[in-house]
Amino acid sequence: MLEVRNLRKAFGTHEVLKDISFSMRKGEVVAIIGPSGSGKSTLLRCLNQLESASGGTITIDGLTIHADHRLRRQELMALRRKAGMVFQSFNLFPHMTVLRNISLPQERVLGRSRAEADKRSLALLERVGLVDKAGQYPARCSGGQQQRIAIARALALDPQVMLFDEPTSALDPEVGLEVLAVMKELADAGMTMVVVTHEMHFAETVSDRVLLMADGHILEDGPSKEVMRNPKSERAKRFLHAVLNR
Ligand SMILES: Nc1ncnc2c1ncn2[C@@H]1O[C@H](COP(=O)(O)OP(=O)(O)OP(=O)(O)O)[C@@H](O)[C@H]1O
Repeated sequence: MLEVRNLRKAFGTHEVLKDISFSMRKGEVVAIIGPSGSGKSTLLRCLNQLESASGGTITIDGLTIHADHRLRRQELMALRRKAGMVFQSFNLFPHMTVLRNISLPQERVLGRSRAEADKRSLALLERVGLVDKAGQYPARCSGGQQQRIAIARALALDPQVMLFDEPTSALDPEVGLEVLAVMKELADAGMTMVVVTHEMHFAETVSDRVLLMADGHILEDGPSKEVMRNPKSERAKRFLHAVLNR
């Protein structure tokens, strides 16, 4: 369902991703962890082409992107439909109600009628426990609620894979738990997910697999508990020791 081959990314002379390869099955939940600056967010941003790679290929649900070919607008739109993205900073439109935030992309991207889009939006708001917020503006919602709305908005385009870029980093721990609970439900429902996270508990208990990155490389790639408890490389051991106090 998702395959990354020999992906490289440089900003000027700074090589941030160095020959990254991995693949994922449909329904798999992969957490990407690692020290700050190791390239986790850049990898995720390459997956939906917010950053263009310097080398390698990415295939998502049958659509292959080659680093040396610029995507046409139509291909980019197709890719963005396949890969829903949730950011650290929610990115909701402040001047639109919660319902409009979720309905408008469906009308623009999928050509749904307003009635159809609103029906789907309300069902998704129900799913993330926020149907009572439909008529409110985002500023009236807490950070955790805004992030759950952002998840509903991404789901509204029926993505094949959901990409999460540190979705709880901007939230108080307690509120972050609400968001993680919604993500766990999604995972349990079979959604394919890639989650860049500093939440080690989520990585260990919810994801099927952990990729541990350092300095632009994948150092460890395996079942979550195995990587978290028995990392092979010294660098991974040091990182996990520091973040888990084990
Ligand atoms: N647009 C950019 N221009 C130049 N350098 C960048 C850009 N984006 C990221 N970098 C650099 O790439 C490296 C990897 O950044 P990235 O955000 O991918 O790391 P990360 O592992 O997600 O870190 P964190 O956990 O702190 O978010 C860092 O050295 C960063 O400064």
